[in-house]
Parts: sequence; structure tokens; C-alpha cells
Amino acid sequence: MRVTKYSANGNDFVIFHTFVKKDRSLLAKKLCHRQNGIGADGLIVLLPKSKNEIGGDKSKIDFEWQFYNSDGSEANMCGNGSRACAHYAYVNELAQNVMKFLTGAGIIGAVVDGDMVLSELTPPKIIDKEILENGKSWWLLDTGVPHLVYFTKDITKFDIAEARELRDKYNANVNIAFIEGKNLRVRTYERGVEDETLACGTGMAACFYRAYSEKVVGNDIEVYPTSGETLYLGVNDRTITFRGRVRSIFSAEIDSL
Ligand SMILES: N[C@H](CCC[C@H](N)C(=O)O)C(=O)O
Repeated sequence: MRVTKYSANGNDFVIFHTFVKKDRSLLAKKLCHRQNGIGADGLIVLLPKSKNEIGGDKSKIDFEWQFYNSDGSEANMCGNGSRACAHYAYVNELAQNVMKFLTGAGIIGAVVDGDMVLSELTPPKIIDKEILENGKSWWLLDTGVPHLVYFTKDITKFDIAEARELRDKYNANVNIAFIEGKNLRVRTYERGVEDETLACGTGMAACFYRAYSEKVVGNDIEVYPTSGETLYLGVNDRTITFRGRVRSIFSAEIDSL
């Protein structure tokens, strides 16, 4: 089986494509394992439309995907993964450079331009704006997957134990964000990785959307994740747009695990 390893601003993924849809949570755990596997935050499986697929929603999409976190849990959406997956689909001739694909959160649009990829996320939902935990004001939003967002005065202090508790209590990813001029710096504890990752796309989108909703930032801003690799976020008339570089690290034939 041929797999490709991608990094999207430090959030890394193993990607392959197949026509066979089945549960791959065990494979995800094996491939994503940092010591005994390839090592990644997630596994992405592209399921191209089979030749004779007609009609329904599928007629509007180039492929569908399965996304698994490194612990084998399946998630509806992954912002950085959607950009890596779009680049993979384009270079493997599974889609043109402008594409649409089906995720657990709905249809995602993507545009590939060299190593820069823009994803249109699913329309954000504000679930709760009044969560008080440990004297801090959190919002709970859904940007394809659930995210808690808190604005901190000191981005160097991310209480991982607190993040773990809140992740369990709300079954959500946990983000702290720092307003840096007209831009944001974001750190994310990721559900299903169960640690801070170097970047989390839907997390950055959730932090952007809270700041934009509270008018502390404008449209089209820069967001700096833990990796320091800049992402560009904005809103269009439909949803949140999310743009940044992706890198194909290597491809390899592996024994079918
Ligand atoms: N860990 C997330 C899925 C991956 C999200 C993240 N990698 C992104 O770029 O959006 C969850 O289980 O809700």
C-alpha cells in the first residue's frame, strides 16, 4: 500500500486512497504511532468516486474521506487535514485544483495553488458563549468539530492538565488564543491526539470566529499556531476560509499493516 506523509503547519498526517470503505481505526493507531509507526496526528483515507457512481450528493463531490485521530477515534473534520488531503488529491490526479469533497461535517471546498491550499470550512456554529470554568470565560463553537476557546493574556502559559479536564467534560478540543495586534496566536490541546499539537485548523478557525464575532479582529487575519507557520483566516458570504502551506514529506510503499 502506498502512503504519503504530509505536514500542514506542523499538524501531520498519513494519507492514502482506496475504493474500499471500512473501519480503519486500528490502522490509524498503528500508522500514527510516533515510535512504532510512521508517526502523525491523524490518518486520512480518500475514497474516490467509483466510475459508476451517479446522482445524489456524490454527483457534486470529487471524493469522500475518512479522518482518524492518532488514537484511532474518527472525527468529522480536520482543517489542516483538509488542506493536505486536497493537495494529495490534486497531485495524484484524483481531482482538479478546485475541488469539493465529503467529510463527516459536510462538503468542503478546496483550492490548490502550488503548496498553498485554501479550504472552505463548514459554516461555524456558536454553541455556548457563557461557559465559566476556573474563573475563565470560554466559548464552545463547532467549526466541523467542537472547540472550547479562551482568550489569554499570556500565551506562554497553557495548562495542559486543565485542558485535559475540559476536553473530557465537554468532549471538545481546547484552545487558548492571544490577540496580537490585528492577528491571533493560538495553542490547541487536540481531542484524539490527547496533547497539544503544533497546529489545529478547526481550532484556529474557532478562535478566529470568536474574536471576529466579538469584533476584536477584522476579516482576513494572520493566525500563528504553536509551530509558528502562519495561516490566513477570513470569512466569505458563506463560511470561514482557511489558507496556508502544506508539505508532502515523503511517500513510501508499506506492507499492508
Ligand atoms: N482532533 C480533532 C480532529 C482534528 C482537528 C485538527 N487537526 C484540525 O486541523 O482541525 C477532533 O477530534 O475533534
